[in-house]
Amino acid sequence: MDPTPEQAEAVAAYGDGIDLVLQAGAGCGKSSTLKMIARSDPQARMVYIAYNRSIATDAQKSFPTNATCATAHSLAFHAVGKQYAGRLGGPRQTAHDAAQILDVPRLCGVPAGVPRIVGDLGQIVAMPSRKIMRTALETVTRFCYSADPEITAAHLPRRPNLRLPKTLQQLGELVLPVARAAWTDLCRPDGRLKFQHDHYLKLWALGGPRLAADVVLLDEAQDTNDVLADVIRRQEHAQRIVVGDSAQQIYQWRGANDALAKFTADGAQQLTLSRSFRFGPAVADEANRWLFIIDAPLRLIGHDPVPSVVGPVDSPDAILCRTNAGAMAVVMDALKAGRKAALVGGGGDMQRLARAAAALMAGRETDHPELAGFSSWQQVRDYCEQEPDGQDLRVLVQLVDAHGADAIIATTEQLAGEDVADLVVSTAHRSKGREWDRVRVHSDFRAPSPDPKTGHVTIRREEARLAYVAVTRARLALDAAALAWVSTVTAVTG
Ligand SMILES: Nc1ncnc2c1ncn2[C@@H]1O[C@H](COP(=O)(O)OP(=O)(O)OP(=O)(O)O)[C@@H](O)[C@H]1O
Repeated sequence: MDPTPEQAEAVAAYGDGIDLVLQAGAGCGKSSTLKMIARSDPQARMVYIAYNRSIATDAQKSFPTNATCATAHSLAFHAVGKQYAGRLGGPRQTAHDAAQILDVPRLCGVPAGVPRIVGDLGQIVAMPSRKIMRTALETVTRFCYSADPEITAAHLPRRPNLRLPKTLQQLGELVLPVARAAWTDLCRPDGRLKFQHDHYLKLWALGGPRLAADVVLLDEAQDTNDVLADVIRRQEHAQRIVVGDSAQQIYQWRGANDALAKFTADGAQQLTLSRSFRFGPAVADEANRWLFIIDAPLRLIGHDPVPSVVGPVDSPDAILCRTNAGAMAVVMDALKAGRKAALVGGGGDMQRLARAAAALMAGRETDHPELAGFSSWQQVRDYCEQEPDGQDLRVLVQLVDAHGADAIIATTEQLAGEDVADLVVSTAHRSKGREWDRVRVHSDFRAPSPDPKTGHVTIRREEARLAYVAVTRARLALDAAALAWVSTVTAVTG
């Protein structure tokens, strides 16, 4: 394969020995380029850090032997995590079990009765031990994703109805002592709480590891947790090549950050790969409308030999949705029409949400992160009506109110595997890194409303990036009618 001029430039820049940031558009041959770099210098010891295990395993087969391909977790496991191997893979532990192990009422200083806090909208939200424990464990996870040395209020999760400073203050008083006690337990090889892979990753990072490599390649760097970005930043003995597509950053809400931007700010040289081998010019044009909106440093050039079309797609291979609830509604319609539908990532997320909704409807508390900020289903409904940021929850409320939680749970049990499905349904988030021949974007990518005073149509940057991810999953045919409102957008925030 002859390198494109951009790929040749990247290999040459590597040869100059400087840190590089490679902005690679969707399907633009970034893996091929990294292999070209690795082959160009067989004496250099390289570590390629992949986003997940299957990518690392595939890469190890196709990269030259001077490159070790691994996930950050596998590097951390070999260095630190194996001491905790006995604690990994133990039996399931509910938040209730964990709360008993730590004696949550004692830690919170509320030994009798159920503590209550006042939610963002002034509603009283009960905080039983199980809910406090689950929130504390999420706090620990967010701490593990950060580059911070200790747990603070900054690591409290931001959840619907539990976002405002005055709410977080009350939440922190209950949750932070428990989160700190949980972390103390997790640091001990003989602790009792359920030990997870992110815990040894953090312990590894806190130890200041030095990677035995001349070159460190970080992939999918647009969504890197600070814990890993900081480890890579500290590998000053190595040449660092950070690769990804800033326009595909979609996990900021989960605490990930764009390491490409960080390394560019630190002075690394930025190069781009803009020729997409995945799709032809018609899809590239559609993608470029979003790249323009978010002011990205690159515009895609479609691959002429791929005859992509943009227009109505009657029988798509994949339907990509904005929300879990939107994806569920599509699956329900498909099953009713007698089709075999698969849901990328399975039905677990939706099943848990539906069970949490059913609990609230039955007057019980739930510790599900999305709904833990409420003590009744009516509170959720009120929140969606009053809170402009409640749009994702609104789709869930509509789905549950229209079909009932039981029907949703039953549907998740009828899902087909992707290998036998005649339709794949995915959220745009879960479609990351995937591609299909014929793709339709679902109508739950809603048009933002114009500002009544200025007439400006403003979209959040992360929403625009998600739309970009969705349209760039298509190879041959793209139905993006649900995003026709792109031409009305006049401003971007965030
Ligand atoms: N210079 C080239 N000439 C011809 N084909 C190329 C070239 N570079 C990459 N390709 C082809 O483009 C396709 C995508 O390449 P690759 O898998 O490297 O892309 P990627 O950017 O890593 O993909 P993704 O967007 O899924 O992360 C592959 O089929 C690869 O063989």
